[in-house]
Amino acid sequence: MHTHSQPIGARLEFSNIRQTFSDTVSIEANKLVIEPGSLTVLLGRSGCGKTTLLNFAAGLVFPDQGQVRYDNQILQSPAPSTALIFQTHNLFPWMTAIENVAFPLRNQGMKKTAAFTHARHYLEQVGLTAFAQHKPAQLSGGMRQRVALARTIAMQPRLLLLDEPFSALDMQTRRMMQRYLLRIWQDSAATILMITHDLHEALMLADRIALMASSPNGHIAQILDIGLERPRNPEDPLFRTIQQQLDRFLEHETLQAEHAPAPELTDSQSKYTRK
Ligand SMILES: Nc1ncnc2c1ncn2[C@@H]1O[C@H](COP(=O)(O)OP(=O)(O)OP(=O)(O)O)[C@@H](O)[C@H]1O
Repeated sequence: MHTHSQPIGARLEFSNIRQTFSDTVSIEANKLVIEPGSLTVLLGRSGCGKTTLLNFAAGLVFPDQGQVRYDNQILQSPAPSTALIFQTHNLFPWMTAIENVAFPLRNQGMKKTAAFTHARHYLEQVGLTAFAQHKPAQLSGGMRQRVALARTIAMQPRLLLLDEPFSALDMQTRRMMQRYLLRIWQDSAATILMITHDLHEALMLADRIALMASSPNGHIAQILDIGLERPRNPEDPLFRTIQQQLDRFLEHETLQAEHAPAPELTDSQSKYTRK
């Protein structure tokens, strides 16, 4: 059932961002373009500025210098048609799953019957039809995140910003959430920008991985185009090779974080496409 028209993903562009938090902490993001409808993962060691960049993308915070463009418009207020999902779900505990999903639709002026019809559809997309009448406390952590995902997707955002959305979940649940996310992304054509610390997750999901350095913080050191076909197979030698490269980058970043200069990378952009 597709009762709305299909939303089209937004385009994002960060250029020459500079944000100073204190004498010792500042973020300098050179250039990053997020293509419409792409799924980009931001990877970098803890504290390198990923969440800050996501906040800029949402138009919740504005950098001291530089710009974020949303569809070529410089962001000066909260980004239109944008949704954020964090590690915690923020569901209303007194509402059932379906009421949680319907609530923002009702808030937008949708009539009650229509809102509940939509909510039911999106709950079905995350496999929760049988749990529509359950309250968050009666659901598992993974189910709650699925309700949150359904609630977000029901709003048909053009841009979805995800800050480690699955990190509180066990591995099996995580894998399942990744499949739901991929399905939702493919159905909705939304642009997704996601932070994760899980290299396996990054490789299962991303069509691009932006590696963020920590000297200076925020610097996009490398962009990897992941051309592996879907569904991805972690046993694939190419999958493993990229995973090892990512692992080395993060290890280097972590070791060098305090004092050393940025890692020397030969290519600013690499393509991993099977020919
Ligand atoms: N509002 C703020 N005031 C002061 N310092 C801040 C503020 N926001 C972020 N920082 C600092 O900027 C740096 C980058 O923070 P940010 O949360 O963006 O990193 P991150 O890569 O998302 O980290 P993590 O992976 O641990 O969530 C950190 O050193 C952080 O302490």
